[in-house]
Amino acid sequence: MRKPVIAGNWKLFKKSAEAQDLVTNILPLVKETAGVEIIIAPVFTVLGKVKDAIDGTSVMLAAQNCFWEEEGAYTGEVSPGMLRDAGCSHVIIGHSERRQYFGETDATVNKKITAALSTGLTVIFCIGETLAERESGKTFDILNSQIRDGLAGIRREDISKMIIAYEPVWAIGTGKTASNEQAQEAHSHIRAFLAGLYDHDAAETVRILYGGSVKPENIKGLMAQRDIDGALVGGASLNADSFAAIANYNE
Ligand SMILES: O=C[C@H](O)COP(=O)(O)O
Repeated sequence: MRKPVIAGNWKLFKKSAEAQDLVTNILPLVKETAGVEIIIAPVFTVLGKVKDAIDGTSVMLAAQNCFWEEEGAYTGEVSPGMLRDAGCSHVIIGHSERRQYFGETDATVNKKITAALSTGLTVIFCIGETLAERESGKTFDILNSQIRDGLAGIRREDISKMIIAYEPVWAIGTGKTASNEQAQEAHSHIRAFLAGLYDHDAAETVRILYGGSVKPENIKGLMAQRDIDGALVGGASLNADSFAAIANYNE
């Protein structure tokens, strides 16, 4: 039985006072008994503040990115060990916005995943096709190569410590959600591909989240799909009521 995960990716929003407000408003609204893991991913500068606010609750903290070296002359970077030190249990790696605007490739994503896993962080590994790739029938090929290259050298025992987020780029921040069937088709393909890379049991253990315009109105339908184990929520995670409504989808 895979435990559902609802993760809020705050992207480049929320300075300290706003972040504190948002997290303190979310906490009383999310039902900790609902059997859902809740993760919040704020910007680096407010990790400490959010960590203090969630202390003593079951809500977990994620960073939105990390570097692959632990320390050194790498101005502007933050290492996995530093994220652990700041209280993170999770890190998002390979988000399409990082691939699109910051030149991340499957090779750099792979280095980050390897480094993050070695410090004990749980990786939320993002994959997904663009609209042009979907329209030219390449969705599965793109997912396969992102998974194969992103996970190169990652051992079977580490796979269960990872979460995969399928985020079709055309659905991110556009208000256009993949239909339940489109999302399920991609998730089921991802799981089958993982079974081929590792084995059936490993693939059945991995949680695969859907991301892309998830809202309180569409979460139930998505979560009813066999291979959808949760959501990586952007815009709707910036408001306490909508994030809590998504987190409490099964209430
Ligand atoms: O990481 C979250 C995704 O990019 C989804 O963002 P969105 O919910 O604003 O479409």
